Amino acid sequence: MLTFDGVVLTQGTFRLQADLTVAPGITAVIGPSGGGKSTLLAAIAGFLTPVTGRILWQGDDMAGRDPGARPVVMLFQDHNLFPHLTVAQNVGLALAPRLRLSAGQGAQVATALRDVGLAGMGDRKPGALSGGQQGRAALARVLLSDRGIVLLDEAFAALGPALRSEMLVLVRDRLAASGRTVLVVTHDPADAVQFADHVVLVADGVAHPPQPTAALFADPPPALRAYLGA
Ligand SMILES: Nc1ncnc2c1ncn2[C@@H]1O[C@H](COP(=O)(O)OP(=O)(O)OP(=O)(O)O)[C@@H](O)[C@H]1O
Repeated sequence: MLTFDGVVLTQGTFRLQADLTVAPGITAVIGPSGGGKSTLLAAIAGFLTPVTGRILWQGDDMAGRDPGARPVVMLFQDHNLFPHLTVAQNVGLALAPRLRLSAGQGAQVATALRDVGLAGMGDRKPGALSGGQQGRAALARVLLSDRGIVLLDEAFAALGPALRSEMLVLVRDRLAASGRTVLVVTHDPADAVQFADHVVLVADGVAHPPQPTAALFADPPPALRAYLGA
């Protein structure tokens, strides 16, 4: 379980409060632009230190742990790949940070690339892939990582609807199904309805506790109604 215990986060004059627990599975993070969704993820990843409160993973306070030492893997919309490494090397970083892959690990990389629709493209540099293909290569790396918390901050926004759905199916079947805690920032409520077990609404300075998706959208509270324009 991932728990925010009386957490207050600030960025300049912006202030966000969070008192909530996220269960394994897919949790969508939705809310208005500038509402604090990325701020919430940055705190989990360790890029932002809470002003007060604690962020706990499996009961342990993560305070003081550098981003690289946290059980977290994060995908942004851009800048997920090292440009000087091949696509296969980028994906292989999940298994061997020094890039000395065994034959078995090389095969795992090839399988992950095939799973995201990039079979045979492992020898290319990221610059020779489209934006959507780069996003898929980054997802292949996440599929091979063993970190318990996966943060996707509009990671698939560059993809068209069909490809985005395909990637979210992979996230659901390969990451959530194996018990990982996946937080997905999305601007599309349809993504939340289709893929998320729970939804965290971030609005008006508060990250609200996760609610089951179907129940939340069936009877939206005022802040969600305002966000949806309903
Ligand atoms: N480095 C910073 N210094 C000052 N204020 C910041 C900084 N980074 C973010 N903010 C402010 O914090 C607030 C929350 O930003 P955040 O990026 O978390 O929102 P968001 O919900 O992810 O937005 P979007 O959907 O537009 O990506 C915004 O008002 C933003 O202007």
